[in-house]
Amino acid sequence: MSDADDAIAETWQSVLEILSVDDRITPPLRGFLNLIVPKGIMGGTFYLEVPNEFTMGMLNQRMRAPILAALASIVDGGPVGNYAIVVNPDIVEERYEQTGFQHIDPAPLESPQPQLTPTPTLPARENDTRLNPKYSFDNFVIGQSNRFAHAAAVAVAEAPAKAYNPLFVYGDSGLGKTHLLHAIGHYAMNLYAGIRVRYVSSEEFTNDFINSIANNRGSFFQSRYRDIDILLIDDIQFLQGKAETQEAFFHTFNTLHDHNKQVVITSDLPPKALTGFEERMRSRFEWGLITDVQAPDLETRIAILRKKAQNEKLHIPDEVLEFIATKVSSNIRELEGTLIRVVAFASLNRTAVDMTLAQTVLKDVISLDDDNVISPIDIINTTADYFKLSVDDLYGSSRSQAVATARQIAMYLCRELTNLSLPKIGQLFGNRDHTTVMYANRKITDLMQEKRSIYNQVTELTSRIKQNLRYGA
Ligand SMILES: Nc1ncnc2c1ncn2[C@@H]1O[C@H](COP(=O)(O)OP(=O)(O)OP(=O)(O)O)[C@@H](O)[C@H]1O
Repeated sequence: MSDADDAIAETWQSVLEILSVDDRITPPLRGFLNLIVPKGIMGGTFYLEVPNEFTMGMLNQRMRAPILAALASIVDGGPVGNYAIVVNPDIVEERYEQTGFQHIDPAPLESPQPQLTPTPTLPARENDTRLNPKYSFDNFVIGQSNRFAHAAAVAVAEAPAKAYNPLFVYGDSGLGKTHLLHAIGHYAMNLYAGIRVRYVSSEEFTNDFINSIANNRGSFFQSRYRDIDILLIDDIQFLQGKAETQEAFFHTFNTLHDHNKQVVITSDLPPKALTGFEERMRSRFEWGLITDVQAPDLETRIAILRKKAQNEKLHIPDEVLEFIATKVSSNIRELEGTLIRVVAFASLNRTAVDMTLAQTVLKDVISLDDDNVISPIDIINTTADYFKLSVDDLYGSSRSQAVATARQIAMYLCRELTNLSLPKIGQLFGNRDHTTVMYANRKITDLMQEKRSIYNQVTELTSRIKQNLRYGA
């Protein structure tokens, strides 16, 4: 390092010291300061580099005044009037020299990510993370509704535990929270060889905890959740009211945080609105950055459908995508489900997808306004009635083919038409595991494309449920 470099680093250090006692910089913002690399001072301007645009935005929008004030008070030879920020993704590497991770050349977000398909040398590791290859940043469409959450997720993946910790993402069901969690995992693994990532639903976390007590395997539980670099935990609201599991999570969180490991949490509500959580837990959720995902606007919905069609190699005219996007507005899962229905109908009839076909399929899709929220009880009652079964049959454990299929259809519709998470739906159907709901979802999606009878049943039921709601049946 030259003398000039030393002087720049020293000056920046003094700026940081001043900022460290500036109340305007809240703890969540503080993390961004660690991401800055000072590069030089020229003509009264301090040149700084940051690894991504998100950090640049945060510095300019939220910390500009304090940084300028600190610079003005510190630099010899007259105040430095300004600072300039340049985005340089390569500095991720510089900042990670001291960490245990080995940095891999960052793959551009738009390019295929090599580790999404496990290579022969890495199968165990990829399996262990529980990441779904379909949920990558590549496949995530950015719009007004999720821009901030996406940028925060990218920043966390690029600099785990450096920017803000935890990252807390909340929002209604089906708006991309799980997708973002997985994408963080994939991208971080793509950037840092050897990084240990674990995705877990809160329900799995609970089960692992209970099993560890039942089987006296506390050390297994600890190493599973503490010997990692990034913990991605989905649907934290599911820990509501579970005092002992919360306690286990509290210790897991503290250990990871103390050791500079990243935690990312999703929830259906912001920390303040989460009931059934101890205050110390909620306040920890607020230590880092809190961001929400909202329902996408029309353009984003069209872009999501286009991306989905591209990925699945489906040839669907733009006007059809636009038509679907206009009809289904509040839940991306339902949006995708509607696209699948249109494609299934075309394939059952061996015909191409066009506007006439889409109109036929969607004629019964009634768009509901915000006040009309479908409850799982509406779905279960209507489904039982439709199949001439009792509600207890759907909740119960009968494995007869007819009852099992009806139950799977009811689960599928709960997933598609309500805001409930997989664990909540499982709980509702006689305390079943969330993987049973996932299986039901996949099974019905597939069956709809193979069997006209199932397709018709799902379609008729959907419109019946919506009609009942609308006309108060
Ligand atoms: N911005 C997006 N671009 C592309 N696909 C998206 C986007 N947002 C959501 N999706 C897709 O919508 C579906 C539902 O998203 P996801 O499961 O992530 O929702 P969620 O918010 O986690 O819901 P829940 O709270 O019910 O678990 C997924 O198939 C996901 O890939």
